[in-house]
Amino acid sequence: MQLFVNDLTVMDFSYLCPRRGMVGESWIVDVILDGNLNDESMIQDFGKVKKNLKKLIDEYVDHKLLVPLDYTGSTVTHRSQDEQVEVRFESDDNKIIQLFCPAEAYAFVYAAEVTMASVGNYLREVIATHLPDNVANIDLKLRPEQILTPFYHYTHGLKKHDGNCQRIAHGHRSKIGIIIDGQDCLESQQYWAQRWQDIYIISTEDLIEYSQLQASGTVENPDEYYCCAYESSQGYFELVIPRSACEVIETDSTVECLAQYVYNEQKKRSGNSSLQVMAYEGVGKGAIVGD
Ligand SMILES: Nc1nc2c(c(=O)[nH]1)N=C([C@H](O)[C@H](O)COP(=O)(O)OP(=O)(O)OP(=O)(O)O)CN2
Repeated sequence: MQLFVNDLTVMDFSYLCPRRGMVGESWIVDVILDGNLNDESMIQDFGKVKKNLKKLIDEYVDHKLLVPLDYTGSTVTHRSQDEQVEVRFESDDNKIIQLFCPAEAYAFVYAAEVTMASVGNYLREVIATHLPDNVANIDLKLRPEQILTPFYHYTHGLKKHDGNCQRIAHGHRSKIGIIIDGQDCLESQQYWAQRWQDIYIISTEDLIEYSQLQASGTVENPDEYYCCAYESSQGYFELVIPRSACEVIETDSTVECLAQYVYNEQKKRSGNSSLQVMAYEGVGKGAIVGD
């Protein structure tokens, strides 16, 4: 017999891709449990399924950077004196992404690429060891939100957040609504989807000099990279990333600030028309700025 729970949770995370670099993602999780009935005549109480599985998914994937360990361009170095881990990633176009962060900021996937299948396998293996005896198997279906309008993928870190959003490389796949004079403006939505296709959003106050980096790795042309870092409650986070993959903004990158940023920039494009911006952060939530 099988038990299913659709829309169990949304995983918001980022991953390293040989072709796209750092990609922010939001995947919805559906699960199916295979098993026999327990003393309560249930495979497992829905309350427990939802609570336990969400906790494991949060612990192993949500708000982390997923690194494909079997990709030849991935190098991972664990610093012995503390929990800091250095990740160096060389993409197909020979650009480097380098991080130096607490171990809990990453998930290491034994695959050449991070895909729904490889992440599903990774999670299945983790969760399998936590299932009750009457449950023989679990199947996880990961899927993106069905979006019929333009969207972008962004990665960021919120150093002031006291939860896992402080991690410097977690992200989202997000719709963007631009309403001009009361009408959805497809051209403007496409413009933002293109501009922020696979973007890393940096706050100016997090920028540091190349010479200040604590990671041991180097890059050949430092002028082509942004370096950013901060200390927050989970520890020290540092990132080196190609400038071509970044947008630098003056504020934090909460979705409220991003909506305001898009509004201000869009105003320059759309002039005196009335404007409303609906910026999403992943699935089903976001901020609205308008006049
Ligand atoms: N008002 C705001 N609150 C939060 C913001 C924000 O921009 N404005 N941002 C974050 C984080 O960036 C985070 O990535 C949001 O992810 P979310 O999945 O909503 O966070 P949780 O894991 O706490 O929620 P779950 O439903 O448990 O996945 C946080 N807050």
